[in-house]
Amino acid sequence: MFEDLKSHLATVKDRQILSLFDDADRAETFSATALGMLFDYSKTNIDLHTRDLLLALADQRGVAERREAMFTGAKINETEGRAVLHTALRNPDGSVTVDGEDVMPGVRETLSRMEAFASDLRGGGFTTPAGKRFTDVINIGIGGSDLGPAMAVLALAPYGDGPRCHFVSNVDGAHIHDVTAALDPETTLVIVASKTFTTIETMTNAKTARDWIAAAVGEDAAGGHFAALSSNLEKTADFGIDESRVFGFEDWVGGRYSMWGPIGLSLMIAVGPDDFRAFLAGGAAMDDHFRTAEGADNIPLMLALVGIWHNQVCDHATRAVLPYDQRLSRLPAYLQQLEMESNGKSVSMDGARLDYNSGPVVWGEPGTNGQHAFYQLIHQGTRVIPCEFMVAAKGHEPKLVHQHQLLMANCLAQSEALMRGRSLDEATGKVAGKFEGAELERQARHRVFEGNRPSTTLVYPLLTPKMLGQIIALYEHRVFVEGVILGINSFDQWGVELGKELATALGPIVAGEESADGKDGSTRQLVNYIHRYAN
Ligand SMILES: O=P(O)(O)OC[C@H]1O[C@H](O)[C@H](O)[C@@H](O)[C@@H]1O
Repeated sequence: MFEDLKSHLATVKDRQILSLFDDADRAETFSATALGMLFDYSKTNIDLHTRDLLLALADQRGVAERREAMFTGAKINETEGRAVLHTALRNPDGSVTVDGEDVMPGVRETLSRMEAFASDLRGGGFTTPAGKRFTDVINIGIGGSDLGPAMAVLALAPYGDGPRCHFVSNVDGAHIHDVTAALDPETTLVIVASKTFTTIETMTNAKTARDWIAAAVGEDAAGGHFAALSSNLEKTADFGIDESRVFGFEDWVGGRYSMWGPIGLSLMIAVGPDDFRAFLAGGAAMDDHFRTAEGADNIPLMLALVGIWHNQVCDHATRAVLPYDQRLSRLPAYLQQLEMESNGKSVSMDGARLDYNSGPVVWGEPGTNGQHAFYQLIHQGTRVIPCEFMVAAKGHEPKLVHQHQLLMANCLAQSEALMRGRSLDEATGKVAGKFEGAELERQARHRVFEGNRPSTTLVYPLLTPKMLGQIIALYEHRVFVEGVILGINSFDQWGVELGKELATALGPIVAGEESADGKDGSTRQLVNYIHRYAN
């Protein structure tokens, strides 16, 4: 499928990215701007012919048709027979039908209920059964029911003016222990967030939280401290959560795409309904851009095509997401689920084995922290890691403008350094006074940067709720386009099932209730070790 691009790569792979800037218009030509954002992919080895080939690939793979199918409610999640309509959640005034039924009245009603609840809670109208004001909220969920709101509550901390929001995800008892240790159960609301309401981690933590609340306020009052976010209303009722505090959603919202609806309740509580609406509006604006912008003007399309170029054509196995924004420190984790759970597949939609690589490994940390840790490998390691930088032109701290300037200078310096590198001559010049002869050359070689390493940079004015919505929707659509080009189903996640099944079987073995006989030698050895030291 990538033959044309691979042959093209063979003809351009040895050239220097820096030399492409002999074209004075390169930066502008290889950038896209929309909605106040600038996406600059000029520091890559992409030229006009590369881009034409990539755009032709997107056409040939039917990205535009598939995109319309998604937005209009077709069941593009073909292995689960579901529509994919997280976009409907952020466009409450829109209109979409699934199986002949308009889904929007339900979306609008749930959003209004969430808003009424969040406003009441924030305003002190909704109190504990004992009449106390809720000071803290714990969202108990995992994966798509945790990463989105946890990332966004931190990202939008400057807008936080509601109860404090905390997140518990891990089944490791240390997580809920440490979070609850710092809180007062008498003034804490627990939101149990689980699309299926069967996820073992979440249900286990929810029971622990219920015991913690009940021990402080009594069994009868405990229920008044709980709300639920789920598409399984039977199970939320079984758990005993009053339906007035249950916010449901449909199966056409995938877990890792769900923060735009009820799963975003903790974010709405933290920043308020108006800012949550602004977040939705940002997502909707990006949807509109994605649906209407042509070819190279389309930012999600170009972000995806740069990804395809680096991963499938150039064979770079990973990509680093490097936000120069401390408040986006959970963004790489969020994107790991979004990208790797969506596009980490080995078969195409029709079940045939792929004969090319699926999605890349995605990883990252905020800058500048990463610079003092793993950037060494990015600059001098033998493997090329395409980097995706992002930074706001302005910070939220007017008194610390000089720090923001330093942050931005570092961000720009890294992409420049990756491209430019440092030659042996330059490195020799750096140490010429200190060494001589063979030792001079040896020392200089350690200081050479090959350079010619690709990166993209996304810049935006300020990380507002609307801008965060734009960024998240941008990445969602990037994943969508890459998935369509790869011919896979980006909306299922069968790859998480086997481990869950084996964990269920191993539970009684680890607890010493069943024998490990029949397990492989390594598993038996590990179980033996655990039994020796657990008690
Ligand atoms: O929201 P839940 O049903 O509890 O699911 C939570 C998470 O666990 C699953 O195993 C999936 O891998 C994720 O896509 C999902 O977001």
